[in-house]
Amino acid sequence: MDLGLTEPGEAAPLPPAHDGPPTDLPGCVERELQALLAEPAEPPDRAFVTPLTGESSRLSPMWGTGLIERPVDWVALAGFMGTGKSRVGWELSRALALHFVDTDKLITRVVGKSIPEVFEQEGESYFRSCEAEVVHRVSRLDHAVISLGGGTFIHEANRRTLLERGPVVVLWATPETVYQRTKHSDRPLLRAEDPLGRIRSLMDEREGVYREGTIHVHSDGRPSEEIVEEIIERLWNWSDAAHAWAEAPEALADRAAD
Ligand SMILES: Nc1ncnc2c1ncn2[C@@H]1O[C@H](COP(=O)(O)OP(=O)(O)OP(=O)(O)O)[C@@H](O)[C@H]1O
Ligand SMILES: O=C(O)C1=C[C@@H](O)[C@@H](O)[C@H](O)C1
Ligand SMILES: [Mg+2]
Repeated sequence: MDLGLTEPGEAAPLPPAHDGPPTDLPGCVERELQALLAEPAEPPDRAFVTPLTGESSRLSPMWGTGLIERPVDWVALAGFMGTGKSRVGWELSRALALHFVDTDKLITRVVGKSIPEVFEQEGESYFRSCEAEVVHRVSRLDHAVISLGGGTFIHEANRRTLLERGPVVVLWATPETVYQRTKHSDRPLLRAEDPLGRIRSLMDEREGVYREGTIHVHSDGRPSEEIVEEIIERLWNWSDAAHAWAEAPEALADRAAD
């Protein structure tokens, strides 16, 4: 019978990756983030990934040239559950040749448990503290698309940190679309007798806060590649406006000196 005992001189078996929530949360976030970035980027939902068409006016000049000209080198995606942050974020990161970090995925690696397990075994407030730590770290990352969890942007400190770092694109969908996209998956906050009703009330509660995002894009009834192309187009407009704004005092000073 194998009692799992080791012979003298033999290496002791490794402890399980996680014996409970990590005691050094920032250290663990840093380690898992570095490991994640070093791995080949994995689509969150393999079955649905489709190539971009490259028809967007701002995308086409660089399409197929091997040269990437980006509107931004950091962007976060926020919005309600099921609006497509993970899927669209991953596709956007491929289109812009940026790293991809999904904060929910990073948390599952840090805690060593699935999101439903974290909610059940550690509680929602523990999950939210992991989220805050992850936001703190990923907002200091360069060259990345960050897909947030559905509740990440709702918390004021996270929102402030993210909006100070760069543009936050909010994805929107109707409650019916969200229900169709989430009904076969386990989202702890949508475990209810009437999930559609729960989606409606939670969306109502959160809507005003999501409006604080930088750019807003609808995802109902649209293929993800079209959404990605709209996001890139809108990011170009946003970055052109931000540059014009930054140069405005200089231009005014030049004009005053003439
Ligand atoms: N534009 C789309 N058209 C059709 N299906 C989509 C679209 N965007 C996402 N989906 C699908 O809907 C499901 C939920 O999408 P996804 O996981 O990206 O949402 P999310 O916003 O990240 O949700 P959460 O906040 O719970 O993490 C996935 O199966 C995904 O493939
Ligand atoms: O909207 C939310 O609060 C959540 C969304 C998911 O992405 C997960 O972060 C978790 O299920 C909580
Ligand atoms: Mg997601």
